[in-house]
Amino acid sequence: MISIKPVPVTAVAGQGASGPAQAALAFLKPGSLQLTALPPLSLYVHFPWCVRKCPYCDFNSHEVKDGFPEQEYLDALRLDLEQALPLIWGRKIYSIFIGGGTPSLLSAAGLDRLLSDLRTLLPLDADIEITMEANPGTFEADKFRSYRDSGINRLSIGIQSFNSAHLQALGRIHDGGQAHQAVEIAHANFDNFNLDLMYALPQQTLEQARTDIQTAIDFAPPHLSLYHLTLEPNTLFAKFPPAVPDEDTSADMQDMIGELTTQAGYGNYEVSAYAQPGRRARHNLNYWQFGDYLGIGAGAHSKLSFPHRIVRQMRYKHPQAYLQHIKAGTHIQEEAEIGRDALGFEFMLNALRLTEGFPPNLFAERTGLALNQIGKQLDLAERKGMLYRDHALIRPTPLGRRFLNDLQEIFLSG
Ligand SMILES: C[S@@+](CC[C@H](N)C(=O)[O-])C[C@H]1O[C@@H](n2cnc3c(N)ncnc32)[C@H](O)[C@@H]1O
Ligand SMILES: C[S@@+](CC[C@H](N)C(=O)[O-])C[C@H]1O[C@@H](n2cnc3c(N)ncnc32)[C@H](O)[C@@H]1O
Ligand code: SF4
Repeated sequence: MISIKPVPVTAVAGQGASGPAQAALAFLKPGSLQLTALPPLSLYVHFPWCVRKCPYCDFNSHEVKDGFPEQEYLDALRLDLEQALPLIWGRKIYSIFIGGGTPSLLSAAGLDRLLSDLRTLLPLDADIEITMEANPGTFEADKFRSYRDSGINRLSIGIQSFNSAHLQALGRIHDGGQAHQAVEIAHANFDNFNLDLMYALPQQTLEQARTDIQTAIDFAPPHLSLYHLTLEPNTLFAKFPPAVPDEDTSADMQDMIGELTTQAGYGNYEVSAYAQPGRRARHNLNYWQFGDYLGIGAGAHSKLSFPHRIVRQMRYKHPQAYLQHIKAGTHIQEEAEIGRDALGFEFMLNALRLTEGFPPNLFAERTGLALNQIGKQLDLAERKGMLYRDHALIRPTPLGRRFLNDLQEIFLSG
């Protein structure tokens, strides 16, 4: 935990009368909240290109087509970070996540440059976790080794499935053999890595899902993210829905996942996250515990706390728009303070995803509000049997976890 120290205003002002420096000064003015300490601060770096757009994916990713402007984008990221520095002055970076899109399309030299820019500009925590997402089919063993040598210490591989027919139905560029190979290379080079898999895939049977999950477990990855495939609006799958397993089958898949992961010693610490002891994802945990994050790159989101307010930002999503705006310093498309009414809900939306819940004092620490601000909703959730609460913790009950959306909705009416 970082306690609030007076921000060196002269240093901020010394940045010149640029937008971000002025914003930093404005954010420091008295406001309606009183935070006693600032939360851990993570950095997210977005890479917005993929070889091909997957038909189920609603993340900010764009087909590369004729390649992507690597140097221009790396220049933009550096400029973006330099301009954001006044907002995070004096704070150490607790974790870094390089996500996408497909950041493993970056050349080894490009990634090395990015990491050395980050190290030059930011004070990093001694135990920092630096994750990078990688897609099977976009890397070779050599590139992996150089990512590690550049400072990446956690790899998150988008396996999705080991079954070639399902991978094809998902529009992926890799097959089952490449999925196996990717995990083997990761295993040989990284002590810490995560596998992303999805289940309830088009035409998938319970047995096929079991084989996929068991295959993943057999590699003994320190961390697994197992996502139920969702048909997101604005995707090809929403327009032309594939035949996916019915609700009963996907509930059976969920139960099977619970059994296999428990037997193998994984803790299901968040809805979709499973970790071996001591291997929870620092970066994601910080999001769920309503920590701070600065997001740089196209479409990246930030949530930043100041002594009297909490602010969200979003950068322009389309890579071209982002690149055009960055030089003028107008790359932030949306910026807003989170109002007192929304804060309680936003905290609970994240924290209720955690199986073990949270200590009651974390609410006040992260939102600057008293817990009785959401007292009525806590009572209602408890009466409905969806929430457990004692002096040491607040957590969802098994019923609350099963109907998480309904539980979260209770806190919407603040
Ligand atoms: C934004 S992707 C980036 C990782 C990488 N590009 C990849 O796809 O391999 C992060 C993860 O989100 C999950 N994901 C994406 N779309 C999803 C959807 N519609 N339903 C469930 N999970 C999804 C996938 O498991 C994916 O690995
Ligand atoms: C769905 S999660 C998958 C994480 C992975 N399962 C793990 O444990 O490392 C990661 C994705 O969320 C999105 N994401 C995360 N943080 C973000 C931020 N601050 N701004 C924009 N997108 C973000 C990115 O698309 C990223 O690829
Ligand atoms: S590779 Fe990953 S980020 Fe890219 S379109 Fe597919 S799921 Fe989305």
